[in-house]
Amino acid sequence: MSTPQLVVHRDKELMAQAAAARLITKVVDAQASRGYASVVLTGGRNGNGLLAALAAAPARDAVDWGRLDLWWGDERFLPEGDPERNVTQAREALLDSVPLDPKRVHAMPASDGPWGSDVDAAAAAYAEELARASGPENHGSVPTFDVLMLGVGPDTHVASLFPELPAVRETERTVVGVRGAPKPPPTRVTLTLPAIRAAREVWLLAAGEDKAQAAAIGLSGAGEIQAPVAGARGRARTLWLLDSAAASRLPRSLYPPASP
Ligand SMILES: O=C(O)[C@H](O)[C@@H](O)[C@H](O)[C@H](O)COP(=O)(O)O
Repeated sequence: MSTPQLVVHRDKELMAQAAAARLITKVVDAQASRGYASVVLTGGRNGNGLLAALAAAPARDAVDWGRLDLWWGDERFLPEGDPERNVTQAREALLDSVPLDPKRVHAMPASDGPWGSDVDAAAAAYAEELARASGPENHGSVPTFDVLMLGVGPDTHVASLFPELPAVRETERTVVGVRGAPKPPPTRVTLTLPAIRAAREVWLLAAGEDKAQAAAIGLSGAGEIQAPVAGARGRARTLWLLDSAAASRLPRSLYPPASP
């Protein structure tokens, strides 16, 4: 697993804009070399802030939107179209503004979909969708994601993997259902750490004072059960994208400022 690298930006707006520019370049390069790109989106304010910045980015349409596969790291298990669903918020922030191929947008199941309120069946169905999309080089479980983005919770959760709860302990399945999540809504579908660690690059988005303690814990060598963000590592790269407020409790030696 790759050692975390850090980039710290002046404030959350600049962090979102810089991360959006970074994502455009990553996707354009993947599409130039492989013909397509595969990205995992995250919910939350920082994740949606990045998507909104991407929608407004001058270079936005350097991306061939029709050859971009989109997946989610987690989803709130609510009815289709619920404003609290991550996919609903992603559509509002960006997806409805760009010409994606709908067959390549892989939203996680809703609670009024084919599996009804059975969150475990919904999670298993998404795991099968991932397996179908994976190639022989992926050992048949998940496709090779170019970038997997994760917002970081104040308690160090990523996706819907919360400290000490069963989902963060999962070592075999790639997608599981979550009940009793401390962050509402309580029922969710989430990738597990084995699925997250299949990504080439994992980007951790942390902006705001309320993330300073989580960043300090996550980068202090804490264990992944107590601090799930510590287990979110990419095969080739693990990149923390922070603003100064979220980096305020980190040892200064850990990072040079990217923007004064
Ligand atoms: O479904 C969710 O809520 C998210 O996927 C969750 O993991 C989020 O990314 C973090 O809680 C950070 O959220 P903020 O960026 O809003 O702090």
